[in-house]
Amino acid sequence: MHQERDGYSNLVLDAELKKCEPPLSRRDAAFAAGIFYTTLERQRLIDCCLNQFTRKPVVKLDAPVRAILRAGLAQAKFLDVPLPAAVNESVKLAKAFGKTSAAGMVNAVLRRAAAFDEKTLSFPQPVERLAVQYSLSDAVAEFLYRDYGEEAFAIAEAFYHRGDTFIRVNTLKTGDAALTDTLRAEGCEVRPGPWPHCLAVRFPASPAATKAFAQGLFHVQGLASQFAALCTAAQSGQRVLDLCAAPGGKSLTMAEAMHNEGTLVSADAVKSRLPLIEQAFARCGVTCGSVRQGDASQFDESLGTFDRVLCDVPCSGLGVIGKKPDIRFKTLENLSSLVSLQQKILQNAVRYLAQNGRLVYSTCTINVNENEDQIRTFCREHPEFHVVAPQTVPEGAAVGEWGTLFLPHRTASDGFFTAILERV
Ligand SMILES: C[S@@+](CC[C@H](N)C(=O)[O-])C[C@H]1O[C@@H](n2cnc3c(N)ncnc32)[C@H](O)[C@@H]1O
Repeated sequence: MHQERDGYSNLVLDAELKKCEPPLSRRDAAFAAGIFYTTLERQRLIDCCLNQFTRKPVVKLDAPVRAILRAGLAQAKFLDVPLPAAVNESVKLAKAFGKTSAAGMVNAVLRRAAAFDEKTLSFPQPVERLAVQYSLSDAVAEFLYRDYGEEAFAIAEAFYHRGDTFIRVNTLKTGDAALTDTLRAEGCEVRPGPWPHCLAVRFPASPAATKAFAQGLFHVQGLASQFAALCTAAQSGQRVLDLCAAPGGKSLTMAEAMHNEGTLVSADAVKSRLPLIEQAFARCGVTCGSVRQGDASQFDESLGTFDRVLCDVPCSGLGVIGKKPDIRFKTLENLSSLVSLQQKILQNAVRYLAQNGRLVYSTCTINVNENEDQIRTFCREHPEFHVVAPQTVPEGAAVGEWGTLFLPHRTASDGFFTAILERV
């Protein structure tokens, strides 16, 4: 199975798994998902290895044969499946798809491609090596190499190392110790995270499958996202505005920090995403929050002023490639309009800020244009603002002149950027 159709990979995979008759066991479904994602995440390198031995480029082969070759090599090269097993299954699949005449080719190409050492490949430019070795689109590789040079290789490698799942304890309902016990009783491995109310958890299945999740005792939130929400230093009784709030993760963390007291307004431009926030609030018992549709780049006087304003803006997502494999293949052609929108949102956000308020800007990208450059532009136009250093910074995060940057190979988290702005 491989993604030959457009669409978000997780949705494509779910739809395909649902079609299986009889339904796959949990173990088989996990193995199928492993092949699917590995093929997707290593596609350029896989194709490059296969191309050394196919008569025409892999992209020009029949779709089923191409998918069988890619998935076969993914298993042999990256999933520890013994080569004979990967080859035999691939040959069987080719026959099952009516491609009997290609079975011999599949056999031969897979055996040779699996033995091929890609380190022997030479590339005219390092950025081309980066793109192929780490299966990134040319555009994504160019951005990473432009901003980080040789360090881009370590960043791209880190996207393959999925660390722990971090969760945020819902302090409106439970405490760190009690939730640790509850999750352990449900078969999870739990360790304390780097700061209070943060736990590192290994779940036996999906976190959402636990009773603790259904009871609203936690939400899943990466370290860098927790950090961004905590940078608002939202407190009980304050008025807090989350301008780009869906699906609501940072709103939840702020509502918990507010002890559910005060006013939290969680807005998002996309109507269909608002129920995600509403459901999160209902599940976690957040009553200080209200949800509304709103374009964060347009001023809405009726909202009034706020002590805290969070702009967790839409971005290129180059920091979360590890979690969202589709981002590897982005062309980034809409980047300049995204950058303009981000600046508009930031410039608009300041109009809601009370005199002594705090504005937080965050992205899940590591693209300098969407991060440091945006804050520099903002501060040039608003000299009454300065960047405030966060009180505590996790290991590996870099506090710079324009904000705090998480690079995945240094922080073992998503790539992320957060800037705290206050009036001088
Ligand atoms: C990075 S996500 C927010 C994640 C969220 N803060 C959380 O922690 O769960 C960015 C959000 O911005 C929303 N968005 C995009 N353009 C917007 C706009 N012009 N105004 C408000 N929200 C917008 C998207 O729908 C998306 O939900």
